[in-house]
Amino acid sequence: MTDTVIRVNDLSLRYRGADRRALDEVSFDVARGEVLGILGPTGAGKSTLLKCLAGVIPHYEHDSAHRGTVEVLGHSVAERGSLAEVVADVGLVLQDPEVQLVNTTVREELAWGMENRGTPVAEIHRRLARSAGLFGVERLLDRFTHALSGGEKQRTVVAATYCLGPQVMLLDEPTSELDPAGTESVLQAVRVLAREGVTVVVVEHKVEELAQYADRLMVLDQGRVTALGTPREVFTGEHAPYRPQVLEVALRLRDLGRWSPAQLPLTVDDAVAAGRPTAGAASAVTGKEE
Ligand SMILES: Nc1ncnc2c1ncn2[C@@H]1O[C@H](COP(=O)(O)OP(=O)(O)OP(=O)(O)O)[C@@H](O)[C@H]1O
Repeated sequence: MTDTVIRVNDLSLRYRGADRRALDEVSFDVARGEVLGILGPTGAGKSTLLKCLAGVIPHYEHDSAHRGTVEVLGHSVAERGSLAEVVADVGLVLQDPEVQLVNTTVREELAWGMENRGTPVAEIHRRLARSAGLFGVERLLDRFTHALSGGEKQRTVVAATYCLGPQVMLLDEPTSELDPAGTESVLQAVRVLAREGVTVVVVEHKVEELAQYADRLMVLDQGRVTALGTPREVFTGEHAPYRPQVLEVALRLRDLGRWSPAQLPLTVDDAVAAGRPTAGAASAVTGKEE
């Protein structure tokens, strides 16, 4: 049995009336239990790609012409009978949590999908407690969803999606409203899911944080894949399209002889430590000429 859970082959898509393709000959695979991070500037096609993986396109949004194939768990997404068939295995968390919150309290929100599927009550309690703990919403369970902060709403939607036991989780900027600690805890939870065999595709703008938690990164630009590989490959390749700020600092330190690429993965602490011992580090960090 293949361990490839997502297989996208030569996928191109143009929205009706658009002057260019939102996705342009996109091909990649994702293995079971892998975390694939998707990066790219605004309008690059990241959300469109998640909608294709989740079956929203073409089952719900019909306003586009596309070619190529998207297979999830061995099934062509487009050829599935309905969106419901796709979402039995795939959980999609949209960019805007407001769209997905439909219940009065957080507890109801987490239980709702499971109740609709006829999950036994004991199992509902078990999954609800696990998911609430994993995504840090236990203390919010009896709060009204309309009164939550943006970050609390995001955690609630991710937790509710996980309650449904998806084999694939698609997360569209799940930490956009979260502070650094909240971002880290959600991405840590994503790693826990991956260890359990859940396949995760996560769109993020927080490049450095994502690099620490994703197995591979894919960079989209104007609908095309411009890089695909481990974070190290994507950040340090000869034509690396993405250079996190901290890496830029490190490369300046390398030029000054104070850091070696063997030290990757690199954290802010590494970069600071690499620059600490000798004079000139401060100017390297600030980018000012010595
Ligand atoms: N329903 C739609 N109809 C027409 N054009 C669309 C539609 N949805 C997206 N687009 C266009 O397709 C392109 C890709 O959009 P998409 O939302 O996938 O980008 P993105 O990388 O997710 O951007 P962001 O980071 O801003 O969320 C953009 O040019 C966008 O304007």
